[in-house]
Amino acid sequence: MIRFDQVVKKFGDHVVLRELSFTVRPGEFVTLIGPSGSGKTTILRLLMTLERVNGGTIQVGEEYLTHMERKGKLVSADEKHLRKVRKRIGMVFQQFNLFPNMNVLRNLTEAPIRSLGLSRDEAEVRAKELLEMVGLSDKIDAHPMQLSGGQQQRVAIARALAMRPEVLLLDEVTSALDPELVAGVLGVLKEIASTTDITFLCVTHEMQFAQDVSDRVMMFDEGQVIEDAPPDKLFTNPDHERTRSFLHAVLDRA
Ligand SMILES: Nc1ncnc2c1ncn2[C@@H]1O[C@H](COP(=O)(O)OP(=O)(O)OP(=O)(O)O)[C@@H](O)[C@H]1O
Repeated sequence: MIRFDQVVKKFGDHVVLRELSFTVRPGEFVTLIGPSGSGKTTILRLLMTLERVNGGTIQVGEEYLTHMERKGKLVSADEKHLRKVRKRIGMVFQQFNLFPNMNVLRNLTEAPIRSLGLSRDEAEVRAKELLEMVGLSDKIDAHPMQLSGGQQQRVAIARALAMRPEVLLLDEVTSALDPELVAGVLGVLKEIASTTDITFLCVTHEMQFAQDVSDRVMMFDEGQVIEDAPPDKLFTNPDHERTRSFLHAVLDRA
């Protein structure tokens, strides 16, 4: 569903991704772990087309995100092509980024009406189903400011799902939350991962969550995936010393 092939990303002289290659299969939940500043968010930003590659290709499903076919040749993607592929991908951020001046219902219906062309009635039916799924049916008329961080993040998850993404990117979705609110958000994500066929690519420092929900965990360092294994293997018996020392450091901090 997602394929990075020899992707290079630089900021000035700083090479963040060094010919990075990996794949995520349809319906898989894959978690990226690795040291701060190693480029995990950059991978998600490339998929969101917030950044452009300096080399290599990215595919989402059967389509290239970075390129498009013209007269049998691959050429750089134009804005229209990027927008089309980008619609298949949703993202939930650390900061919930809800529209502050809209109530919860409108936060969920605005984009489906504008971008997917749904009628208001259709969008509202879908929004209500999603609010039930994230346990917030009673907050439909609330404004974001009236909700806890955990509730806002659950609205943000429902809002991403309202766009019917095939791929959902999660970037440190619990980092801005008080500890007692983390479990509720992670529980909702676990439920969605197990009941939908959405493909997930997740960046998190919540190792227990990564272990519970992931099909695979990729340890990322210095622009490369250095280890890629099911969570039981990676967390208990990693092959690489670098993975081992990273996990020790993270678990000592917890
Ligand atoms: N727009 C930018 N301009 C210049 N440098 C950038 C830009 N975005 C990211 N970087 C640099 O790229 C590197 C990778 O950043 P990135 O945010 O992807 O790391 P990360 O692994 O997600 O880190 P963290 O776990 O702390 O969020 C960092 O050194 C960062 O300073």
